[in-house]
Amino acid sequence: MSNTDFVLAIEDLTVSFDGFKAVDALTLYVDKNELRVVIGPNGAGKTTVLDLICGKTKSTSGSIKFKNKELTKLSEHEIVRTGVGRKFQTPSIYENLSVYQNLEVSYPKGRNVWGSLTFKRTDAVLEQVHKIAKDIMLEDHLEMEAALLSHGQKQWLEIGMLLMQEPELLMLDEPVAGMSAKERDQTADLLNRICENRSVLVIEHDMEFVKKIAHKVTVLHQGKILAEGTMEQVQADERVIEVYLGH
Ligand SMILES: Nc1ncnc2c1ncn2[C@@H]1O[C@H](COP(=O)(O)OP(=O)(O)OP(=O)(O)O)[C@@H](O)[C@H]1O
Repeated sequence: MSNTDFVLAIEDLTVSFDGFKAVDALTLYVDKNELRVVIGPNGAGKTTVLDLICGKTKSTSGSIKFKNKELTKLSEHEIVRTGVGRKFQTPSIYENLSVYQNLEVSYPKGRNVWGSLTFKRTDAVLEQVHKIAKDIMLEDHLEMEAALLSHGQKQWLEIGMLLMQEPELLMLDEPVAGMSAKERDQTADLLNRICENRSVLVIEHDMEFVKKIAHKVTVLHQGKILAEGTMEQVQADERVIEVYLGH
């Protein structure tokens, strides 16, 4: 199969920080509509991989192709415009705005001449906000001030803000950290829904959650891939048990 069939094709990617290779000749392919989870011990390089994809960190060598477009030479903004969305661990919602307004301001600027803060409430925006609010289970909270949402709901709102841009690749760093068991289950359902029309890349430590969402799991260790496959395959892998799961 040709590598051009993948949404995301990372090849031979390396980043050195003062000679220390946090990511070391990494090759990883993600399919269309795939939900991939990256696991591994602390310091394995998981967050650094997301930083490299979204352009926050520049690679030392290697290639990251998204829909066959090379990302390593692009700025963070240009990468967002190609259709890559990234959620960081701490939510960056507007606490004093309503759920509705948070979603509304996230509607892509390029689609309206007035820019995101001053555009008229077009039907398209309204429709998109309601669709996303339903996806993130906040359709009954549209008028609520974001500050009043639970921790889990704030995380969903931020996912919703990213979805407003309709990214073809969505990256999430530990999305269920600090969530209740019920919220974790609801987040699993949410991610299973949203990967129906995009690819999703998740970093996660909670194995029960990983089991519920992962199509495939990549295990990173010291900047390299230790194992890759279904959850069952990596769970049964002796090396994975030794460096990660057995702890
Ligand atoms: N900008 C940087 N400068 C120097 N070293 C860095 C930088 N970013 C990351 N590192 C180092 O690279 C290694 C990988 O870090 P990274 O945060 O990617 O690991 P991780 O797998 O996400 O770990 P965790 O599960 O703890 O979040 C660590 O040893 C870290 O200290």
